Amino acid sequence: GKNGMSKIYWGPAHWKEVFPVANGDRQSPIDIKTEETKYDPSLRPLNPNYDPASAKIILNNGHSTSVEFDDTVNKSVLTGGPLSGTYRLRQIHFHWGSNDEAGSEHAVDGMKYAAELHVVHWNAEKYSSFVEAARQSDGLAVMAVFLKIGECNPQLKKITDRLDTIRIKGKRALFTNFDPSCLLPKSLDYWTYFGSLTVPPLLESVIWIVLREPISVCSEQLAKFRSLLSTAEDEVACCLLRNYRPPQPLKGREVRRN
Ligand SMILES: NS(=O)(=O)c1c(F)cccc1F
Ligand SMILES: [Zn+2]
Repeated sequence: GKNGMSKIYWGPAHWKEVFPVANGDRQSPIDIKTEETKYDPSLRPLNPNYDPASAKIILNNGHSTSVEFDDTVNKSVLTGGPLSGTYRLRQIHFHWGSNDEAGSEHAVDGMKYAAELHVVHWNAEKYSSFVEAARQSDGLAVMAVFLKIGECNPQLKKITDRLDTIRIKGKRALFTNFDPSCLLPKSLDYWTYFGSLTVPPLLESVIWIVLREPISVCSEQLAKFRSLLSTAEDEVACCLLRNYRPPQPLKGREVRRN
């Protein structure tokens, strides 16, 4: 509130007050108008190459749940697609809503999916750390995968079955021997555009690669994400019911497809 007494969650509508780039020219997510996307023959096939041994921990950071990977060497990388060079896998995380009708960050012709997986990589060929890369226009590459309500997803079960051990903000648990390729759809066809982080500080450093084919998730699995807490041990418990940013203005950007 105005008196600043209550620690209330400042939603996406307020982020511009602290991070003016929220009104920038390459903000994410966006609503992808499929009729306006442009086929680009120079786009190559995506080539994810992940080592399951790179997976380290699963974490509740209060805003989402993430699986963090060892990014000190080029063991798990993404090449190809729109990318020039090698992008190193850093973490994966999810966005979801308070009900199954919305939850994805990107939309397709105005339609939102139930949730969205982000596979975050940084340009280890040109920059020496994720933090440095996150400040560069070609620093990050995030692969987005839509989660569509349907059959329970046996691969996603490896993650949702662990969420009850990291319910409280800040909790982490060992999580290894996991190759995030198991969460990718059959087809790696994609749309790509230049955008930003979808969470503060909203840095305009992301080459977005949005896969066109969704993977499935069932309501029971989504409910487990919503049972995560956005609050720490010593706070009044508050569920992480939704954590998606709404679509942002395209501002003349082109969305290409392979
Ligand atoms: N949502 S997002 O993919 O832009 C994103 C990142 F790229 C990096 C860290 C957190 C995060 F949320
Ligand atoms: Zn994200």
